Amino acid sequence: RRKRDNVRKLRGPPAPSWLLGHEPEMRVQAEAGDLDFAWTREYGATLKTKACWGRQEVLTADPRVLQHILHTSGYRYPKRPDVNQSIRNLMGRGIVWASGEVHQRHRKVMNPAFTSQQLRGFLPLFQSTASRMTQKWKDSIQAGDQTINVSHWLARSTLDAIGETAFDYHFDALEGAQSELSESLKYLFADTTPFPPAWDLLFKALWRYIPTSILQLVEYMPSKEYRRFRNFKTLTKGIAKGLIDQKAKIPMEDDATRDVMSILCKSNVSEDPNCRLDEDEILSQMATIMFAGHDSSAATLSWLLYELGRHPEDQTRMREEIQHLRGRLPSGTDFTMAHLDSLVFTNACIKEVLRLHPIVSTLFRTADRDDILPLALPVITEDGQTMTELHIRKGQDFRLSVCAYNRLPSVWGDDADEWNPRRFLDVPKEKQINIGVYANLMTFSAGVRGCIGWRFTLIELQAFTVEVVENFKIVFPKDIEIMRMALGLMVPMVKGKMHEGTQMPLHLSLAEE
Ligand code: HEM
Repeated sequence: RRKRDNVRKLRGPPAPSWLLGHEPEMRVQAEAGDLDFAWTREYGATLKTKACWGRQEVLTADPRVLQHILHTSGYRYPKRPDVNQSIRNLMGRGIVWASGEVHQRHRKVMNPAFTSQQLRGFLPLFQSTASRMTQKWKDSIQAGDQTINVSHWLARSTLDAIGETAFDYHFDALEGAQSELSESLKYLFADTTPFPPAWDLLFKALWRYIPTSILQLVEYMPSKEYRRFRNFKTLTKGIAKGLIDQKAKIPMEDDATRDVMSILCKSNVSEDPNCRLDEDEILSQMATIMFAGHDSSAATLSWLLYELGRHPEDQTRMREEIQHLRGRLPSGTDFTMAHLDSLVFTNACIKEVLRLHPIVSTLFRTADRDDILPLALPVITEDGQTMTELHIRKGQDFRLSVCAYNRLPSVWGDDADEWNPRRFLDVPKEKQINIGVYANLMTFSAGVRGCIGWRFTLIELQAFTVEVVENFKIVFPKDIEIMRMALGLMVPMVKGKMHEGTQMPLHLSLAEE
């Protein structure tokens, strides 16, 4: 006989309001993830929270529950309907929005563009972009300005890199070219999503009850967030359309470019309907990649340079490792992928920044059927019992806390809140449940919908990190405090200067001095 749902028995923080639940509190956290950390410490890795209109949610960082929802269950825990509609508002009918069989088709078409072999070919491009960026920094230092807002330059560089690798398109953002698209990306989330008005929270919570055919129309709402999302989507699709038309003039067999869009365009003429994307899907895919593929690497790199600036001993160790490898190569030779992969400490620092600063801090899912979820980390219920299994009903919403899982002491050790790349040099594997696509982290999610771009990012992170650390000593300025803000992605801002937007000012000097 089916057991009753036991979500009610979970402990959790009292909700300040029935109408809005914990939503406002979660959106205005002083720093992204602070509540997740505090609550999982107090109530255990699985707890209940309240959404709008009194709806009960489960917030979890439990590795077995995450594995069950994201991995073992395939498509049985789709994205929350309101979250998915917001994705559609921003990126259209691309892979991040698609679900079930449609998603499977998208993934099948996209996968060939993201194989390691394909991506390794992008390394020289990442290296030359990184080197153009560091030349700008050298010019700035020589001109007497040692404070570099690294996130500004990283955003431009990664935009150039994604433009060329994904579209074969030159934004020339590093050279200071302003494009409507780069401007649109800059202001996509500024001053809207973190502090949405109560009406918008309540309105979005009702989206699950609106049939999709009607819900689609919300994209035309006149308020700021909706307008910005619409503008971004229209711009990117417009650029993609121009490029597709250009490519259509080149006979397929003569088109030797290996960019993502060429691969997608080829799918458009595939005979197999399971491998075909229609034109709107291809255009949406490009909006998706533009969004998912540029800021994420820039934000992660900013956080890495921040941590290296605060931990000079690790920075020196990384530089020595790179210089040691450089010393063994004939001068003027670029590092290959095999060289980059051999930098054990550098790669441990990259894993550590992905662990400590996951730029997507929460994933939202809903159960499409009743289910029983085993807990790896049992919790104490409101009536003092130990709960080892969570019994849920169809429609149960989940907040999957990527940031809290990445800091679970039971997985990462007692210093899980601290920066310590050495943990990746000697990981006690027996303590960990195997989840995620990389290094047992939740940062790239897991399972059928895990990040398709994780290898792309890793190569980009490796190329940029090596270029910067080999060339510069990084010092974190004493007189500022950096905040982790959840603005769509988790980005750095200077405390007291939030109105200036994303920034990470660091003091740089030439490493060889
Ligand atoms: C540090 C860098 C990155 C992080 C932390 C990251 C994280 C994630 C996460 C957490 C998801 C799952 C989202 C969800 O289920 O709602 C995801 C999906 C995705 N990511 Fe990334 N990502 C990164 C870089 C990239 C790059 C560089 C690209 C493209 C070049 C990319 C393309 C995608 C796509 C297309 C999806 C959707 C996959 C699907 O639904 O099948 N990501 N990413």
